[in-house]
Amino acid sequence: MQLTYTIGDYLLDRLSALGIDHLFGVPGDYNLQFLDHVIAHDSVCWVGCANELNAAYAADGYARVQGAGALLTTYGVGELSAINGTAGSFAEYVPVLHIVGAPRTSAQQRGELLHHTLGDGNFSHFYQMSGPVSCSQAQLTVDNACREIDRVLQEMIAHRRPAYLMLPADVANAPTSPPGCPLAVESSVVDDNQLAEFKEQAQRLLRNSRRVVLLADFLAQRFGLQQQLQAWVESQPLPHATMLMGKGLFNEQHPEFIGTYCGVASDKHTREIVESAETLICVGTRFTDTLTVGFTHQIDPEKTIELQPFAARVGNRWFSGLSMQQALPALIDVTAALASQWVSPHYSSRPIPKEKQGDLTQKNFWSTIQEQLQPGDIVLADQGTSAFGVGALKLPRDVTLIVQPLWGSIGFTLPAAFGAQTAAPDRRVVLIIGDGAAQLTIQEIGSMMRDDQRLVILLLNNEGYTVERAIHGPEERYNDISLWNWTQLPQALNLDSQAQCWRVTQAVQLKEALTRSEQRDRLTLVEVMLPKMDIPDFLRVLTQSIEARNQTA
Ligand SMILES: Cc1ncc(C[n+]2csc(CCOP(=O)(O)OP(=O)(O)O)c2C)c(N)n1
Ligand SMILES: O=C(O)C(=O)Cc1c[nH]c2ccccc12
Ligand SMILES: [Mg+2]
Repeated sequence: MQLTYTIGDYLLDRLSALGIDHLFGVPGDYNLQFLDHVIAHDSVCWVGCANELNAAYAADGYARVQGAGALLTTYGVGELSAINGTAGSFAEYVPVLHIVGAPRTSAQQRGELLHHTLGDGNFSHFYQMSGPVSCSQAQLTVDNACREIDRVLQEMIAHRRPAYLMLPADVANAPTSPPGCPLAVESSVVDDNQLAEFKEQAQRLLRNSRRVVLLADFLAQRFGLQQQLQAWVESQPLPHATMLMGKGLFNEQHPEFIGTYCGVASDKHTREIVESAETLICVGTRFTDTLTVGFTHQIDPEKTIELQPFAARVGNRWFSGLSMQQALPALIDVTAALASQWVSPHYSSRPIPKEKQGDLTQKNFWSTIQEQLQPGDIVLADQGTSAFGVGALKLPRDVTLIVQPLWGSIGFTLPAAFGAQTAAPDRRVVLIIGDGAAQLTIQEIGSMMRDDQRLVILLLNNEGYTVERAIHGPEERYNDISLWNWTQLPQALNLDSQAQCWRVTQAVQLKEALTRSEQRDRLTLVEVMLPKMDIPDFLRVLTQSIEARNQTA
């Protein structure tokens, strides 16, 4: 079927040029005609999901691997289900375009009483609801569509945050011409005076420092500085750490990688080296409650140089016009002449030590994971004991870790793993998720099998919401869940399921299952039986810290 070139095609061509070759979502009558153009498109591939929340999570997981992502939902009922996912993308700086198929322009203008509306003839309610979780929005019309699509995409990429397009059915289908030139995603203009002043101040602070430490986190990765940072720590002796949200940013096998900093829950050497630095260089860090286990970090602003996406700071002085991309090369330049006087702590982060085998516990679970992870794996850890345990790992080279510790929506990682595997079909994806969390988004295992994906899913069965038990009401019924027959699920979720499923109670069985899964000949689900009350050390420190704060504040 040869279709005329439409505004819908224009949008798809722009997405594809940004590296977005997959569109996640669920059809509805307000986006069906646009979907014909998606199906016909040369490079953008449709990826149907079981529901819109999962589609938003999948697009987020895809974007964390690919750089940007997109999802398509229908008006009202579809888009509102996706908002939790979009909010997570917004909080954690993941650029995902949300396209909403909307009623025809003429029907909106007449205020018709259409399905999926509140029945009041007002078509801006849901656009407004998406406002706080988008960095850019547009209601497309036949006249404004091409330039508004360009503006919204430019802002999404510049801010690394979600954007929203309301695409009425008739607008999607209106004829137009292909883009005349590539989308300009230019960086902002450099303020030479600020840059010079920043360099001078940074030099003054660094000149007298012998112990200089680099702490980089997720925003450095999101804003594309990963390779530059890695090259920097290769070129001079600079002890460096990440925090949980940006873990995976550095090559953790490097001798000067000192670990994952998380306030009082850090390894004691990591904490000591970071907190006693004479100058601490923070790149793309945000000191959130979870990452600092209740704000227990002790970092003196006077001694820090901080780079944020659109501002930099030396001591108490902010340079609000300097972007991270501008400030980092300047800082590297300043340090080149000074690095010879720096002293190294001669400390490398350590892998989780071997534990005794036998019945599975949080301890031997994580030490088995430590042993079995392979370079290049993509690992996802859901907000539960999974996310609280994963920070202690020393990652092999080129491992990508996906966690969502700021937004923290349980169930996120299962569809996100589907999205990540879609973006990187050749990498092994290892998903670590709790039984409680999995009950929210499990349907997407069906989509994984439909698309012949061969992930490894480690489903931690500890009979309910163990994180919540650790915080409050350990034996209360609200922390229990319906106990599912997990290993039977894959065959219910896809008719010709080829999945292999194991229930393991012994550390050695987990190890065998993981070794077997390296063949990647089918999807693997391992139900990992863990004690109901067992928690990683990080979570123990966190709950103690919350209790201490509750007593004082
Ligand atoms: C959408 C959402 N609802 C509720 C919570 C609160 N919550 C945080 S952790 C958790 C328990 C998760 O249980 P599970 O996935 O089984 O992990 P476990 O701690 O047992 O390993 C809950 C309910 C949340 N973070 N997100
Ligand atoms: O209980 C929740 O909803 C959680 O997500 C657990 C959690 C994550 N980070 C925290 C920081 C303080 C208290 C609870 C949590
Ligand atoms: Mg659980």
